[in-house]
Amino acid sequence: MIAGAETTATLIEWVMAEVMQNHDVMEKVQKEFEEIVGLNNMVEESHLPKLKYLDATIKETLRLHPVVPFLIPRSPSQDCTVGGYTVPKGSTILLNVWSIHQDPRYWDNPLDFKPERFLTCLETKKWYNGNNLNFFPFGSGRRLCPGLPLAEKMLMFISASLLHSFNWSLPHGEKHDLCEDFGITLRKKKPLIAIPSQRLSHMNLYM
Ligand code: HEM
Repeated sequence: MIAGAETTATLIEWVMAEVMQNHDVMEKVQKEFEEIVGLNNMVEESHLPKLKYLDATIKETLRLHPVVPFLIPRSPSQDCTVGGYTVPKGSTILLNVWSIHQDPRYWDNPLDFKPERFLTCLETKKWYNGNNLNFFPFGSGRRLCPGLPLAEKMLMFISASLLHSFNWSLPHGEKHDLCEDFGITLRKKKPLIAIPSQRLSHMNLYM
């Protein structure tokens, strides 16, 4: 359950929180929906490959909030040396993806939420294959997340449906709070409460 459901639900909560906090991103995401889907339509699977800015927004969310922040623990079967450090056989190794994703040696202004940084690379599939060791939210090597193809589809479909169908606001008097709670998964410390309002042109599209 943690592998498939909690990771996806947690990431969608982060996408919503980041997009609601960053008004410029919300505007760009919504403009893309207007062009590709239209306010007279619901999102369909055929729209997903065309939603490039939303795809970049999801990647940027996975960069800042990788929901499995330390991957699955590794343990070498024999003594080895990595980057000049001796790693004894049998030791437990946690890879801190969260920290690598915010490392200024690999990312410009790493704490800024900027989906544009993922728009420049045309080979979008390359980002998730685990060989790009400054961005690997689905892990790497033989333990790479086997749910990746399903997760990619679900993340796009669910976030697109939520963001295209509704405008979202915080409850009156609430402020954005993006504090993180570290565990096996990286959750929002304070769950997001967001209020939807109609965005599509006709009520009957929601039936
Ligand atoms: C936002 C969505 C998801 C993210 C970010 C994610 C991320 C990850 C990561 C980082 C790992 C560890 C990889 C490693 O240590 O190299 C993993 C493992 C795993 N994931 Fe996912 N995952 C997601 C969704 C899913 C879904 C939808 C499924 C199944 C339907 C799934 C099934 C699994 C399983 C079974 C493992 C364990 C694989 C093993 O032990 O070798 N995940 N996932």
